[in-house]
Amino acid sequence: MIALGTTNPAKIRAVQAVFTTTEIKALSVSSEVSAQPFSDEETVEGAINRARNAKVEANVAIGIGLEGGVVETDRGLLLCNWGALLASDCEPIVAGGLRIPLPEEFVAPLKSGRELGEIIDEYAKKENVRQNEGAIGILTGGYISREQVFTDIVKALIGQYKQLKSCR
Ligand SMILES: O=P(O)(O)OP(=O)(O)OP(=O)(O)OC[C@H]1O[C@@H](n2cnc3c(O)ncnc32)[C@H](O)[C@@H]1O
Ligand SMILES: [Mg+2]
Repeated sequence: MIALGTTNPAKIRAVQAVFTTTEIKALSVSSEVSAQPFSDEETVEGAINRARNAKVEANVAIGIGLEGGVVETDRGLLLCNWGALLASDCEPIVAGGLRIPLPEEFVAPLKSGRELGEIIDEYAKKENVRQNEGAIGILTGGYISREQVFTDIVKALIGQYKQLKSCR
């Protein structure tokens, strides 16, 4: 069994797509960062904290954390996604997903403290985009979904883990 630090269905589906024969215990845990992370560093830290908190709470050998955020760049604000895998006695393994620019009109509400999940729902005139196609699904017209982004991240996590000869 592996532990996953979220109950978001889009993230659960991504892990199920990779761990097809493993039981996944999905737990709502703290990311210990802002609800809306605002840098790669804060987002990856949220993913690592979720992985650790889920692993400890479920008392299993492997915990996974997946976290979305935004990052300020010279090309404007980008959507970012990070994942972390924590295995006993190993350093955290991390992987980042593809990133795309967010519309200019998202910058002010995000900077005033609103979460991307709310902003994208208003933009798309939909509910719960964050648990379905995600902002990436809306902004790419359905070419790629939040689940697919996290599926690639989870593959990169387990792939790196399996390359390890040993930990510590
Ligand atoms: O239940 P959890 O696991 O917390 O799932 P979440 O949808 O809140 O996702 P995150 O906490 O990882 O993301 C941080 C914030 O960024 C938003 N966000 C990130 N990526 C998104 C996406 O692709 N679509 C919609 N919202 C997204 C999300 O709604 C949160 O407000
Ligand atoms: Mg959240």
